[in-house]
Order: sequence, then C-alpha cells, then structure tokens
Amino acid sequence: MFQDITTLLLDPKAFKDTVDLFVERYKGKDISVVAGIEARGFIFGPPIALEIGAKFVPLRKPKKLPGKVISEEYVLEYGRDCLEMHVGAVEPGERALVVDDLIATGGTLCAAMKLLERVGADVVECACVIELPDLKGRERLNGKPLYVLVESH
Ligand SMILES: O=P(O)(O)OC[C@H]1O[C@H](OP(=O)(O)OP(=O)(O)O)[C@H](O)[C@@H]1O
Ligand SMILES: Nc1ncnc2[nH]cnc12
Repeated sequence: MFQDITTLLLDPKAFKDTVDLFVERYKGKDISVVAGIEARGFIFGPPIALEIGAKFVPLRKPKKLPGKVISEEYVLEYGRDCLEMHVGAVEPGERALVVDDLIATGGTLCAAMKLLERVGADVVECACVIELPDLKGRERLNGKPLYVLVESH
C-alpha cells in the first residue's frame, strides 16, 4: 500500500507532535548535522534541525545540487536511483542524523549513510515516520539504529 504523509501535514497539531517526538529523542545528543533525503525528508528534517541546533544538509536526486558533489547509486523496489551531497557540507567527525519519511527496502537510507560515512561523519541514527517492516529494510542498515514512529503492515 502506498503510504502518504501529506494527510498528516494537513493537521498542524499532528505535524508538530511528529516533529516534537524526534526533537525530544535527539536534543542534547550532540548532533551537528541533520541530513534530509529528497523529497519527503525535506519536510521533516529542517524543523528537527532547527530545534536541536544542527545544520541541515539536503541529500538530493542527481543533477540538482549546484556545487561539487559525491554520489551513491542504490536499488529501489522498481529500478535504480542516486543520491548526491555537496562536497564540504559535512566535515569528518561530525555526528549526523539521517531523516526521511519512510523506510521500505532500506536502499535509500543505505545510500544516504554511505555518503555521510564516505566524508568521515558518524551516523548516529536514521529516523523515519513510517516503516514497512514486511520489506525488511532495517536488515540492510548494517546494524545502524533506526527509529520509527509507525510500523505499517
Ligand atoms: O526504503 P526504500 O525502498 O529505499 O524506499 C524509501 C524511499 O522511497 C520514497 O522516496 P522515492 O524514492 O519515492 O522518492 P521521491 O520522494 O523523491 O519521489 C520514500 O520517501 C523514501 O525516500
Ligand atoms: N509503500 C510506499 N509508500 C510510500 N512511499 C514508498 N516508497 C517506497 N515504498 C513506498
């Protein structure tokens, strides 16, 4: 089933409560960068970053970022895609949180973590609103912790 977070966004209290749950978990954890995945990680990542005092780094689909980038290809349920990150946006040793709306097969979060680890960042955790546990994406994250608010079977 296609999970659509746009209905959540229509309810300001539900949207704020969602952001607040992540903020409560990550504030005071010395996270310096929130990396949000295009497109729907751009909805939840920035308000979390602002509240915990971290910078926001967009991980974008190919040929969208204007500067020099590093890229990671990944496999989706249907086809392939690629994520890119600006060189210099994240420094070695930074503590990063990866944010997206949903984990399905886990390929997207894996690619995001690889980008951050290639520049020497420490990925503290991945955070999503929804997990589709039947697709076992969590098992592809190489033991990296994943925090989700809702499991959808
Ligand atoms: O766990 P996975 O199997 O990798 O799938 C999860 C990804 O799929 C969706 O994005 P999508 O690829 O549809 O991109 P879009 O939001 O830019 O349309 C979703 O927002 C996640 O980023
Ligand atoms: N079932 C699903 N619902 C929404 N976005 C997705 N991305 C991959 N699988 C998805």
